[in-house]
Amino acid sequence: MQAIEVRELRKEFRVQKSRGGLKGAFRDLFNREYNQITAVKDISFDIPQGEICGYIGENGAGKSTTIKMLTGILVPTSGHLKVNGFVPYKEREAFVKGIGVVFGQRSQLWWDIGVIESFQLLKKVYRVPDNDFKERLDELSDRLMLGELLSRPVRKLSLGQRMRCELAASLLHNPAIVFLDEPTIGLDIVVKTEIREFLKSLNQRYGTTILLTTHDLQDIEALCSRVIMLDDGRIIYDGGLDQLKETWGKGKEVVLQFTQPVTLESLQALTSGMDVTWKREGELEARVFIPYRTANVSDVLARIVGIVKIDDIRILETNTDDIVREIYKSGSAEASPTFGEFSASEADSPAESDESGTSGERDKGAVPRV
Ligand SMILES: Nc1ncnc2c1ncn2[C@@H]1O[C@H](COP(=O)(O)OP(=O)(O)OP(=O)(O)O)[C@@H](O)[C@H]1O
Repeated sequence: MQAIEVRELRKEFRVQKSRGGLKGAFRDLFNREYNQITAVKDISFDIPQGEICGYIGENGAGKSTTIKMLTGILVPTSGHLKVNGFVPYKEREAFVKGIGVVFGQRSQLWWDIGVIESFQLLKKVYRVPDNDFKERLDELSDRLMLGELLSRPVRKLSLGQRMRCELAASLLHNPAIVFLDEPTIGLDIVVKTEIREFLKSLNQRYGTTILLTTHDLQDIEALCSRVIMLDDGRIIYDGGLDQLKETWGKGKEVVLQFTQPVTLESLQALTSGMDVTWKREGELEARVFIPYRTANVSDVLARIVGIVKIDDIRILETNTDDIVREIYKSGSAEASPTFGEFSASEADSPAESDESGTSGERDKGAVPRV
């Protein structure tokens, strides 16, 4: 069974138009006009049990709307979805026992009471047996270092401390699937790292499925084997992080430090026939740009090592931020991307106009599931 199954999922919102000025406001009272916003446009994907999947996209791409449908908060306009075997908005009570949710920007804890009291309330909501609760709480307190935070009211916690408590709260009932919407937002690097380590071990120990939305690409690098990328309500990429880098990244750069001066010509001669570009960085240093797909680092090094004496090597990879920027650019542009698996015909499928009148969007069939 898939942990999450989504087919042709769509969500439209009707938003009242407001005409400016007093006269406009008066007219609005009697003759309301509405705009339709399609936040999620017929998306489909499956997430198998035990996967950590990153769900990313620019502001307004439709990530939170998807998570809200997957957690039963919003009812889809059309399409099908199953999470943990349930239709989330129909079978609420049974459904929520199997999922955990953290919205980084909103708290599920009661502001004025001690953290432990919030946990006790959640125990009742989820009907967690006493023994299970104690065991779980001990484990979570230990791994998230909650200790004396448990007795403090939530309003007295720092953001990082609160987030550790939020995570514990979402896991007290041992859910099989966890939805995390920006769990590291606003946190410092130390707390971010702690939270990433915790999520990784949670997934490894219990096989917990995690769907994670984030703007922090380090979260994705640290945790996710797969990335689903949204642009304007449509999926523009669904595949592995490595393939994402390979398909959209430009390549790798290797910085070489030599023990004695080497000429650019000799380096070029050593790698002749390879589609690589050399640049001198000083007498004893040079860098070589190796595009993905045309050559790989070990082949290039094999030609050099042994002939030229090397003191140090550094390999620089295309930053994921740059890759994502590239994809967004092509995802919203009319021009077809000509990268990797994306064939021109797929990427240039006829634009489907939506209700909000936007045109020129990529057809949903053009998702490169690498
Ligand atoms: N309740 C609502 N009523 C009307 N429009 C909405 C509603 N919720 C979301 N939208 C619109 O739907 C689109 C998608 O919003 P959504 O919050 O899902 O994006 P997001 O990818 O989560 O963005 P962010 O990264 O900023 O959180 C946006 O245009 C937003 O304005």
